[in-house]
Amino acid sequence: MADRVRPLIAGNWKMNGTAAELPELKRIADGVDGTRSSSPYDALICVPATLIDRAIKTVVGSPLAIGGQDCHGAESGAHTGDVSAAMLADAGATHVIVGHSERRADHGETDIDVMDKTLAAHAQGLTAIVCVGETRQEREDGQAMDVVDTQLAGSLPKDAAPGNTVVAYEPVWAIGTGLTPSLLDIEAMHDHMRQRLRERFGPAGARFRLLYGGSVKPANAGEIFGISSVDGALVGGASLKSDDFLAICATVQAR
Ligand SMILES: O=C[C@H](O)COP(=O)(O)O
Repeated sequence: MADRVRPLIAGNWKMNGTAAELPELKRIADGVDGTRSSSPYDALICVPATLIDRAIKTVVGSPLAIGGQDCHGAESGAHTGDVSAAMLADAGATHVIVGHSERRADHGETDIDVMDKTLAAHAQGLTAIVCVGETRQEREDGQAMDVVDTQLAGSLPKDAAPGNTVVAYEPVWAIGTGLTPSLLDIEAMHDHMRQRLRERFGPAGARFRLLYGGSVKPANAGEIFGISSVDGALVGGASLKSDDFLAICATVQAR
């Protein structure tokens, strides 16, 4: 335990959440353990951009951090409908997810785009949660590690460091499906990513938080967090329900 990286349990509400869900967020904030300095893990919920300001006010005084789900790579300009990292920071966010597979698929985002977004996040003092992961076909073709290598190399900028960047491994086929890789497959991928980070960033590579995401639930969180190279989770559906999210957090405490 002592040499493990401090865990981060991050929720991603995706395109869900209006003012009606703020009481649920409050329940999460009230249930997250301790203070930032005494809790054995960090907790974060990434809400829709429209909710960030109200979410910050809702969780004030709790150790729960609030993040965004995407940012543009540019600082400002003619990008209708987009949100800049500066806007997220101004609203009070401390983190932002970049390169989620739903963004890569729905908006054609490339590794270069993800790197630009990561740099934009860093420039505003935000921690970027950079998502990588293979499709089912790529896994069946034995390409999973090569795909993740390419995404990591192409999405992480030179200035990435454990203090400003988190990596989330999310196999696309495990997201929202109830399917998960075997524990051995998760461990193999996380060990592989750790090795790649060490090769590129030296000793600092050992300290990046590596999250697993894809159908994490209270029922499987304990065994996933039992893998020594898993430093937390990026939780989608189960982060919408305070009972489920808090039950997942509780399994980290118990590990
Ligand atoms: O960002 C979260 C992931 O896409 C996982 O979503 P999920 O827990 O609903 O499978």
